[in-house]
Amino acid sequence: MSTLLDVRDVSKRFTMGGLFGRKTIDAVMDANFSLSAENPEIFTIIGESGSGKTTLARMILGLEDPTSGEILFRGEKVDRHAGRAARLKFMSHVQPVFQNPFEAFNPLKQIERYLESTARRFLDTGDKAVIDRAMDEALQKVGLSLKEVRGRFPHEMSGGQLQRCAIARALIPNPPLLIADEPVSMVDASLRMSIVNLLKSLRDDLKVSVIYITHDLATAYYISNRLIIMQRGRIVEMGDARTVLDNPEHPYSRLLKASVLSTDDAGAGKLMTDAGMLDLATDSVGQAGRLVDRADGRSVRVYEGV
Ligand SMILES: Nc1ncnc2c1ncn2[C@@H]1O[C@H](COP(=O)(O)OP(=O)(O)OP(=O)(O)O)[C@@H](O)[C@H]1O
Repeated sequence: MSTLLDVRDVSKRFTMGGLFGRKTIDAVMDANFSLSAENPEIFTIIGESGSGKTTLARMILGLEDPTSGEILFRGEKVDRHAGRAARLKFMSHVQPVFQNPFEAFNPLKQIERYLESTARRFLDTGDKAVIDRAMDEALQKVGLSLKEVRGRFPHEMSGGQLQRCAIARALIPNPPLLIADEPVSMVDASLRMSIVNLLKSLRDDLKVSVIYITHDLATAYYISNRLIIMQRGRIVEMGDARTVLDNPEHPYSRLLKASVLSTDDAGAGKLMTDAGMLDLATDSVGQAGRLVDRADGRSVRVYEGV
């Protein structure tokens, strides 16, 4: 089995402030996981705000250097400081999809201009016919076409359509890996599932692997093959999505699941969290512990004396 992506003991520490009053934040601590090149999957990173999901994604994209550890893509180290040609080659293989499609596109620029400049850059051609074909092919993959998009400005499309255009842009170089950071959180709830289903079809039909970053357990459960749950920079549980989410073991994973507001709870006006679980989850913050493999294939962080 060959490896597409290998995240090895990766940590990221941010240091802020001057000589006095220096503050450090361990955004990611000892992250380890890998994706296979042969079996495309949706690999989900779940965690609440500030758990380190975006920092991890930025390191995988080579936008941020790990403080320690390394990230390999097809055996080669992801290097932010690699030369322009090497960066372009890497970016043709690993493409980001960002959270807010309205921010990703300049309101004064027609959408096709973005697609066009991406095609020009990655296909290294100025041939209009080749560029148009590449744009149309990418748009078709997300259920749109160049005919529909041509001449349109971002405000002339729905959030869902615009996110599709952003995904089409990312697909132009035919990357085997997409990093989608909360791709549905800014899209209307009614259109969200169509984007989630699109990610699923990219995996199933086009064999694209997706790192799906979210704090939404429902969509994670629906589309993920495997997932990791992050608490304050540490992976606390990792494994098959259904195994983990059907029966989470780490206190923080259990808390996350229990905190999802069900319509039953909403009626009674209370969340189903119990204080004991909250205490257990809080106690684990700041403790290193170690990830232990379980018989069902998951890994769970356990702590000394627990
Ligand atoms: N450039 C930076 N400088 C200093 N601290 C940072 C920087 N980027 C992130 N952090 C800190 O690192 C921690 C993890 O942030 P990160 O954005 O990775 O979390 P997240 O899980 O993606 O959160 P969200 O869901 O809110 O985007 C936070 O405490 C954040 O304040």
